[in-house]
Amino acid sequence: NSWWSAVQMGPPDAILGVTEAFKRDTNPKKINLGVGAYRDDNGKPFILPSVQKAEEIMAKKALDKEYAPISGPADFCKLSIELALGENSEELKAGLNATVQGISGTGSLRVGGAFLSSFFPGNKEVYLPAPSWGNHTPIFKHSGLNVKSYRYYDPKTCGLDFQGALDDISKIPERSTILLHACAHNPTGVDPTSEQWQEMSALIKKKNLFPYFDMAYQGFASGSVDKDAFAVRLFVRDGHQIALAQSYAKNMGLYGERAGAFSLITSSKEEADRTLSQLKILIRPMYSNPPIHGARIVSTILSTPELRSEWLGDVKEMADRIISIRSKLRSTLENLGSKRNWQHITDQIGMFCFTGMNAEQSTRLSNDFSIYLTKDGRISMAGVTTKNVEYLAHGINEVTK
Ligand SMILES: Cc1[nH+]cc(COP(=O)(O)O)c(/C=N/[C@@H](CC(=O)O)C(=O)O)c1O
Repeated sequence: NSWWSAVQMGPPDAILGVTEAFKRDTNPKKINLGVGAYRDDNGKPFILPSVQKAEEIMAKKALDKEYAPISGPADFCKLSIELALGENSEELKAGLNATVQGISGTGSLRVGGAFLSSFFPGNKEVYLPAPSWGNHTPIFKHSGLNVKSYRYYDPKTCGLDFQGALDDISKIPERSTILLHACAHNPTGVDPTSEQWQEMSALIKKKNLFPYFDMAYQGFASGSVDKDAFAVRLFVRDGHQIALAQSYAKNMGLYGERAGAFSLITSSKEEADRTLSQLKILIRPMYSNPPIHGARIVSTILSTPELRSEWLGDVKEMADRIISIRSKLRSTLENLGSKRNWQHITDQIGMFCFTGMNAEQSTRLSNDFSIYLTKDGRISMAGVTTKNVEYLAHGINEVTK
């Protein structure tokens, strides 16, 4: 018999599997609110004009196809950590960062997980917010780390359970890793206020926890790359030696190009060099070196002043469309006479809205209305347009009556 006769059929991915179901549906009114990928008001994927221009510039150069360094192109790494920490960061001037290109956000998180598994001197457990992005748990478990959680979302208010978060964080064993979504929390869209971030920074310092930031939406949440980096910059300013995973999938629309970065902020240039050397030793047998095209687009945009400012406009345009369709969905539900409080639709920020609908209601939306979303009631606001918002509100109103 075959080598593989014992291999079981696995379940479809909770997020990417929604798109598969959507594609099979023949209803012309179908809506895909599953995967967190931006769509314009016509429901079409959006190639940012700044990205288009960068590729035109690149096409004119006789760029080779040589291997990138194991840690990725040096300019890409430098530009990425500068985008996160700001150009005038003291830590960057002192060379305290060890930065590598990762295979988008997922690959960056995974390289970081592998590094922690091998080198973290403390408790090899990562504490995730409850709930967190579905892929966080397998990323860290496959890295060889234990995964636990701290209270974060309050289903009663569809907002932050801040007291619960503080209580749980104060109980996390010292020298553990705490995973923080820098902005646009996935799946809830609920972010701490700047005051709450300051309280969390002080508590995490006091408890001697290691902050690991996942910043997959810088610029995409508020429309400002500086505003969205507030928590990351606050923690570094407060003296935390953070880990940081970045992604350009959403804020540059480079989903399939797989451009991201992983950084450690260390205590000295010499320590940055040592940790970078070990990151490269981990990467070499994993995938050897990262894909160059997306990284070149990022470097071209971030290092060409007029392209950089055009990009800042493009990312703000995406953020603004999401923000305005949030208020349109909320007002349409209210005008339909829905009895529910939908304030959280506009209070929440970023790609996703945690509607508060349960699995049964989410399933009914798919089965009865061909509206596809994950079973936890998360909807990707990018899938909502001025053309389908009425139909969506009708469906939500019907299943939540
Ligand atoms: C918080 C977070 N972190 C990292 C990623 C990784 O993205 P990458 O494409 O590897 O750079 C995603 C993607 N989230 C959306 C897509 C996905 O699930 O892969 C989503 O939640 O729909 C996140 O939402």
